[in-house]
Amino acid sequence: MKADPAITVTGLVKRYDSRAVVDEVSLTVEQGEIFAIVGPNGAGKSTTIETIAGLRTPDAGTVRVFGHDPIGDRTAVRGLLGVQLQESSFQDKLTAREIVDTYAGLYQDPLDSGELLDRLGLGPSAGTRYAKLSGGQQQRVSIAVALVGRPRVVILDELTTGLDPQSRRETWGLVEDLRDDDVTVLLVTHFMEEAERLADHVALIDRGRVVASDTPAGLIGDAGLAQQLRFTTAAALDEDWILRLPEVSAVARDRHEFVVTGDERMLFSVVSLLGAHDIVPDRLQVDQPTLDDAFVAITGRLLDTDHTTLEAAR
Ligand SMILES: Nc1ncnc2c1ncn2[C@@H]1O[C@H](COP(=O)(O)OP(=O)(O)OP(=O)(O)O)[C@@H](O)[C@H]1O
Repeated sequence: MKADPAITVTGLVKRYDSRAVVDEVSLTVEQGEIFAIVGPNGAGKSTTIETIAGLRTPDAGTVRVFGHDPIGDRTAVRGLLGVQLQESSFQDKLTAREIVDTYAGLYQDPLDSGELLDRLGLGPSAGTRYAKLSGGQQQRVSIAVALVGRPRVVILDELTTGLDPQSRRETWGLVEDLRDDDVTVLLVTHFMEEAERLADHVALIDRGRVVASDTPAGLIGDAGLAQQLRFTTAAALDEDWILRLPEVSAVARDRHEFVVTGDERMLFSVVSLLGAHDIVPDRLQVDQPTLDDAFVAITGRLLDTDHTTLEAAR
């Protein structure tokens, strides 16, 4: 039997000055998955997760965290949910260890702060004041704070914004470790690469609404984007042979370089064709569409349908 979802959001509406910044959002985050919410600036991502965390009151709709209402059942939800909010800031003069200890004091059975800091690679910096930590270390302190209460679900908002590529990759490793420990992760990001790499499920939010929701592969597949295959060969090869393949929609040629566009079955048929003519291509490369491409395609389609602007998606 399938486990109950970790988080369900149904018809959530949040208004500011009568403007709905979250407009009938529904989401289901299954236990043990990494669920990413992506979308342009101002789309309503932070408002959605802050409402899930019980920090904002919905104007309509329901939010449940393991069946509990974050506002009506605050104590139960606090024990189940860890939250790292965008631009968390802590007292500059406190050390990493003191900050985590302070939050540990809020829980009945917290993790050992020293062990947690060690696990997050902060052992050597445990005695360093927050203000003296690097950006990546400060982010890890905020993760430690989110994890110290042994949450079953953790919300991470723009976790890797401002980190250098190496710290970002290390942080991705930490998020994957959480999933390996059966912690459900709801993350907000505007890095498509991050969502594609980490998430089991992605919801794309735009102007307060969920406009697409699926696995990264499902979103890319549904966007109907073509693949490209590039190769070079000095052999006698007529591009019409390739163009006749039903999987191929276009062939561009620049002397010895061929760029073939087609659907996902194109690679096999083109390579088979080359093999049948005893042609071994040089520098064969497949360009797969990415989640970023899918995002642009999906939001572009929305643009086509209602003629409104979507600056951040461009
Ligand atoms: N307390 C508030 N009062 C009035 N408007 C607000 C408030 N908080 C957020 N908003 C507005 O609601 C909209 C959604 O904001 P939100 O922070 O949820 O978006 P976001 O998708 O998280 O954006 P970003 O990626 O820039 O953080 C924005 O237009 C924002 O200006």
